[in-house]
Amino acid sequence: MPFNLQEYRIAESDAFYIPDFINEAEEEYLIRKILEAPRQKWRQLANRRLQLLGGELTKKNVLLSQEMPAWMNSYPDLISRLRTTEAFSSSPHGGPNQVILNEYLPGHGIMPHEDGPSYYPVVATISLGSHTVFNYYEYTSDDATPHSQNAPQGRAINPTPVLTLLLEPRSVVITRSQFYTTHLHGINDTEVDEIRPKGDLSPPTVSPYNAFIANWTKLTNPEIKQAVELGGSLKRGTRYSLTCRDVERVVATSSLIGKR
Ligand SMILES: O=C(O)CCC(=O)C(=O)O
Ligand SMILES: [Fe+2]
Repeated sequence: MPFNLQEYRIAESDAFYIPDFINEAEEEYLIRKILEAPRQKWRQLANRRLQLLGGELTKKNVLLSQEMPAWMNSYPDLISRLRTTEAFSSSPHGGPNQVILNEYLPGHGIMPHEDGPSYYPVVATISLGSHTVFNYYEYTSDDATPHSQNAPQGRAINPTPVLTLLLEPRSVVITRSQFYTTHLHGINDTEVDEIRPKGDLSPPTVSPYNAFIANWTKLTNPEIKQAVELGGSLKRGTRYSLTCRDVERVVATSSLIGKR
């Protein structure tokens, strides 16, 4: 049966949530492979560490392409699986060619940001190991020009998220088009997510963590579903995210050898 991305759409947005995109055995295998990478592959940032898979971007937004690890494109071949969702059907290469792998320990997050102009406006993020709560934000000013800068320097952000999603382990979330280009995204640096019951639509008063989960009908994990439907606390574990993107301009690293 052909894949129907529309079934996974969240409200009227260009955000899509697909639970159980990979199975538990695959998840375990992927985490093992991720942790087998030599220490030099990791870049340590203040609040997380990351690996660049598929190559690095130059200052001019060109991908210096490098081979993906086998676990991305042979088994379990997440690249082909993402292609079947058709989320990338109008992107330059029809599928992702660069993946940023992030590792978050409980209490780690990522500040609201835009991913910048190097990428075609679609991103698919696979979560492994733990859930997280993912927020989308808007600029407060009217002059929100898409892709104006990577870091929202000097521009005011409305601190109340416009959309909050609960990302279960083994799920993928896809955002694209205008939704991707005009919103910022971020994760709070908390160890425990306090979830409001789904019936409670009043504006968050306790803290920005205490958000309404927009994808609650699509959740499959019993413990997470219960916390979201009745309200409750969810303790975070170590989470790996594979953020898969299509970089428009690519040069093969091998073609540069001998030209230096
Ligand atoms: O870990 C995530 O889910 C988001 C990561 C992210 O936004 C990024 O790598 O640009
Ligand atoms: Fe991002």
